[in-house]
Amino acid sequence: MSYAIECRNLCHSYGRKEVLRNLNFTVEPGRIFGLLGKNGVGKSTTINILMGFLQPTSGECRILGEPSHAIRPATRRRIGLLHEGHLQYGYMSIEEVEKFYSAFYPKWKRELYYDLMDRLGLPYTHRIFRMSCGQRSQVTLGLILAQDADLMILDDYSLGLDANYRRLFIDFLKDYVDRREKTILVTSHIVQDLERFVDDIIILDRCGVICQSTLKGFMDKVKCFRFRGADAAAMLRREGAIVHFDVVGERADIFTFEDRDAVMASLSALGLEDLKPQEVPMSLEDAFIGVTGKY
Ligand SMILES: Nc1ncnc2c1ncn2[C@@H]1O[C@H](COP(=O)(O)OP(=O)(O)OP(=O)(O)O)[C@@H](O)[C@H]1O
Repeated sequence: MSYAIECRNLCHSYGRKEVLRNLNFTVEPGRIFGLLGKNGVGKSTTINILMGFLQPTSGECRILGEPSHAIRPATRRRIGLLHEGHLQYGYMSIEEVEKFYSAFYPKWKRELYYDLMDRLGLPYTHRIFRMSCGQRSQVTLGLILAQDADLMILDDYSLGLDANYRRLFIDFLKDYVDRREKTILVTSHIVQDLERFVDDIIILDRCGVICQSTLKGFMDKVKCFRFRGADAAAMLRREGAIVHFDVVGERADIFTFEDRDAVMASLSALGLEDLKPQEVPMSLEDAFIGVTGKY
């Protein structure tokens, strides 16, 4: 199969600081792939390497079939990249920036841009530097959508956006992928939004991967078992089936990728065989925080 993105044995260190260790993942064409992880685990670093902006310490990445360090300009034009932050061209107006960008992209779809801009309720002559943070993000996302890229890489697209606009943009993205067979790699700190539209996820941890799966596979597999009792909670350890645990007062939550029997075996090994934890349902955000920990 030819993948939209391939990362093989990727390692990266900034000086002595190791950030990525043997990271492997692939993104199939036509899928929406969520790259998740707490602050500082290496999501932007991975994207910088994928785009060929940063040379990895070792390993190989390919994007739309080409090595990341040698992406041809014609291939770059097929990649719509949102890199943390806003446009550099704040002095331009809504219409000026559209004209400026359209010159670089042969498949430019101005109607997609103006469809989003019309919802801002601002005149097209309005200058970008006079906009709020969220409004500027909307302009940026409009410019990305209009590129009609085959692969969109959205690093933290939700910067400053309110819930309404985030929902609107997600609807646009879903439509974009469904109707045009596009591929998206997305990072976001608003994890509950990703639940609405990603197909596959990888959860990065410091120098490792906690989980790589379809979203459904992850949600089917990850479980939370809860019990009450401060003394028992004080005996918990991250061992065996216990991927993580969280104790608040008397309440303890155990997070696992295994079944109840495996959790009970791990609790027995800690001398807690008499506990009768109850499984509790979780959202993606609960599960994400559960397996990555609350700092
Ligand atoms: N140019 C750099 N020089 C040195 N260290 C860096 C550099 N860029 C990033 N780092 C460090 O590498 C780690 C990974 O950073 P990165 O920006 O990739 O994380 P991230 O997962 O995108 O974080 P966030 O969710 O906060 O955006 C962090 O600890 C960061 O401090």
